Amino acid sequence: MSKVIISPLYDSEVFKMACRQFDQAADAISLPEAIRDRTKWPRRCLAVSLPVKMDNGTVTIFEGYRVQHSISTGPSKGGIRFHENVTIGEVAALAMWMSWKCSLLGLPYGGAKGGVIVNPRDLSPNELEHLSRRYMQEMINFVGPQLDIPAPDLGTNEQIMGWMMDTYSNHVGYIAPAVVTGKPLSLGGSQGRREATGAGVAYLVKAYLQDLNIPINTATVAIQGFGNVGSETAAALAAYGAKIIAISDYTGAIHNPAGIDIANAQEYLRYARVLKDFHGGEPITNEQLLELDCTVLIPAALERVITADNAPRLRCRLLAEAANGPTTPEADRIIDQRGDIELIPDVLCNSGGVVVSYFEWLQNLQNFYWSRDEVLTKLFAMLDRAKASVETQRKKFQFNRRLAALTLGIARVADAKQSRGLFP
Ligand SMILES: NC(=O)C1=CN([C@@H]2O[C@H](COP(=O)(O)OP(=O)(O)OC[C@H]3O[C@@H](n4cnc5c(N)ncnc54)[C@H](OP(=O)(O)O)[C@@H]3O)[C@@H](O)[C@H]2O)C=CC1
Ligand SMILES: O=C(O)CCC(=O)C(=O)O
Repeated sequence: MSKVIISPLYDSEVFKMACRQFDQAADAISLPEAIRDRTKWPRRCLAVSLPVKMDNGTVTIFEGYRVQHSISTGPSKGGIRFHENVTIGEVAALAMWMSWKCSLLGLPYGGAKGGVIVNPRDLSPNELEHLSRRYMQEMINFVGPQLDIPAPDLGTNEQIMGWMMDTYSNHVGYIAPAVVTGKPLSLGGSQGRREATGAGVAYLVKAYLQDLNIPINTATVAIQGFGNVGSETAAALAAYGAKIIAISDYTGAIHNPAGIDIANAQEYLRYARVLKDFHGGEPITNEQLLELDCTVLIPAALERVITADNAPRLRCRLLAEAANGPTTPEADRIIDQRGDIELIPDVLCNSGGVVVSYFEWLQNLQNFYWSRDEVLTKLFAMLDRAKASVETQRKKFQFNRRLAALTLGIARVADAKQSRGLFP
């Protein structure tokens, strides 16, 4: 039996949650002890200090991380988060989920994630650029097109990926677009990447509503988080004919049972930057949004928002996890016992982003670019395959949908590790 020494580094609720999910899945497929530990623990992590000269001439030191959870099946892949509550444990949990997600979708990647403790709203554009470039500078020896390929996540965007790609390219001496994905189109970004995560969430919601015999034009939808993922999900679902009755950002939520004009909300956000004071409906809290009577509830912001406390009061038919890790294991148990809510687990639900990142990487390596239609057609085909595999696994073993998705993802990573062998 292998001996595991758990680093206190990772000691956080969200990392414990990812470990509990892993343990349940590993038990369900009787994963042998020795391979279990190798599969579970992050391969390596890097913590860096990032000195940034602020506009007022002072220097602020930010703290950043990159955790590479698995590199057994290919270079590691995953976004970079800029948020004031980032911890290394959270980044490690997110990296672990990336491993299972890439594996479930059959992508030739391991999982990684990065983070910086910062509220990007507090920085000027100049300060944000310096921080982004400094982060990449510190990562130069640890990332690369065949090593680890970052992408956007919460608090980061195309522009930040552009700066990071430029910093890496200047270092190696030639343009290296495949080092990051989610870049601007002019720097080798892929058609469809900006909307990919939301488009994928909406596509899967439509498919699961169809399985439930609920016409999409009768569905009402509440979405927590109106950033890249939340707003693109809302726009795609509205285009399918669903009624979006609530949206939110960190300043609060807006509820309108008659339906919110999503294009209007997106336009409002472009100049106001926050939804507060948007006149598309009545203001409510983020907590109230989660308990609204709706067909589809979509958490698209942070982890651990659906808990043992509010799970008994959810009033949705479908819970689509656009965010990573929005549902705690205690809430999962309650939802299972209730039996009236279908759940699309995060590793499947939000996988559209990394799938199109994979397409972007392929296009960069080949220097041959695809149309938006080609990208979306290929994306939806991959989501169909992943959904079908999850449903087969669920029925075969009588698992809930999270367990089905996680066991598929974990088993493939463990199998690859076993096949590569264990060197002394
Ligand atoms: N970007 C991607 O391609 C992918 C992202 N994800 C996951 O999707 C989720 C959202 O990411 P993304 O859309 O990229 O991030 P963004 O930064 O673009 O948007 C995040 C949204 O969540 C809101 N938010 C932040 N804190 C809170 C809070 N406490 N309560 C309610 N809303 C809050 C933000 O509000 P405000 O703008 O006012 O701060 C913003 O509307 C994350 O869990 C991420 O890991 C998953 C797969 C891919
Ligand atoms: O696009 C990517 O590479 C990763 C996206 C991501 O961070 C995620 O799926 O959580």
